[in-house]
Amino acid sequence: MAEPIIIAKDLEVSFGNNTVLDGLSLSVPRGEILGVVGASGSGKSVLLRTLIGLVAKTRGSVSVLGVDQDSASEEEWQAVERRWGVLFQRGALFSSLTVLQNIQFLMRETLDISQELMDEVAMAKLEMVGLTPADATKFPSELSGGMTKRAALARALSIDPEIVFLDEPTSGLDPISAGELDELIKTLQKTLGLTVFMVTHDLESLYAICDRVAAIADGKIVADGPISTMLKAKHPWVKAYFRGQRGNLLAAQREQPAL
Ligand SMILES: Nc1ncnc2c1ncn2[C@@H]1O[C@H](COP(=O)(O)OP(=O)(O)OP(=O)(O)O)[C@@H](O)[C@H]1O
Repeated sequence: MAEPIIIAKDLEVSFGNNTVLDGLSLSVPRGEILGVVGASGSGKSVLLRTLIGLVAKTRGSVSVLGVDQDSASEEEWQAVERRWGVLFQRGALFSSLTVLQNIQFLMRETLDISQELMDEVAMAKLEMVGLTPADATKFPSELSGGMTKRAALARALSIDPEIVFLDEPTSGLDPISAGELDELIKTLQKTLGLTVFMVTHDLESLYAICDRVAAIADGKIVADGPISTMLKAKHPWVKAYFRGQRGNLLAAQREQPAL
């Protein structure tokens, strides 16, 4: 098994009296696509934000790419931050910048390269996510939902990360666009060797591209494994999610491919 590059141990995160994560432990090996599921408000986004240091934990430890959040110096943490990309659930793009400028935002901050080279690299990222050169000069308000997600993904990939953290990448997309985005994420994982930490509600995505799924309930991981493990899980929420009407339909489709 590949080395774990995201390790969370005994995490607790509280907001006042609201304890959202309560002794959560999880590790993600290099090259894996992990899908994180859970009921609305169960703490999926909080977990993502805690792993990347945007939310303070009240207990436990986080290590990413071998760097421990608590013992790392500011420089060490900044250096490790440059090795991941993030696609946030909301507010994915800066509205006053064009698509190309959005993609270049982090590059400008972290890479010491000429504008010409930056344009070239950003155009390559744009193409990688299936956008056209004509989209480069558009503003976020001129993009469809699917195009916005793709542009945000291009921005997350702008500085060649080893890990991408994706918060509901397919939410708000029609099933065809969602399927295309899933394929894109899978292709990027295969070709770039990316490790993908993906928060999702999308059962289709879990079936289509995730190597492993982790389910959060009661502040902890209550089931963890490939889809086959989730289908047998005993936890009531996990059972209802994977063995509800829609879950059963998908499970049946996968077991019996259409002729
Ligand atoms: N900055 C914050 N301050 C206070 N409470 C917060 C903050 N961020 C999140 N929470 C609370 O933490 C809980 C978990 O929120 P989170 O966004 O992680 O849920 P989620 O599982 O991602 O839900 P959804 O599927 O609806 O996006 C919620 O009760 C939310 O109100």
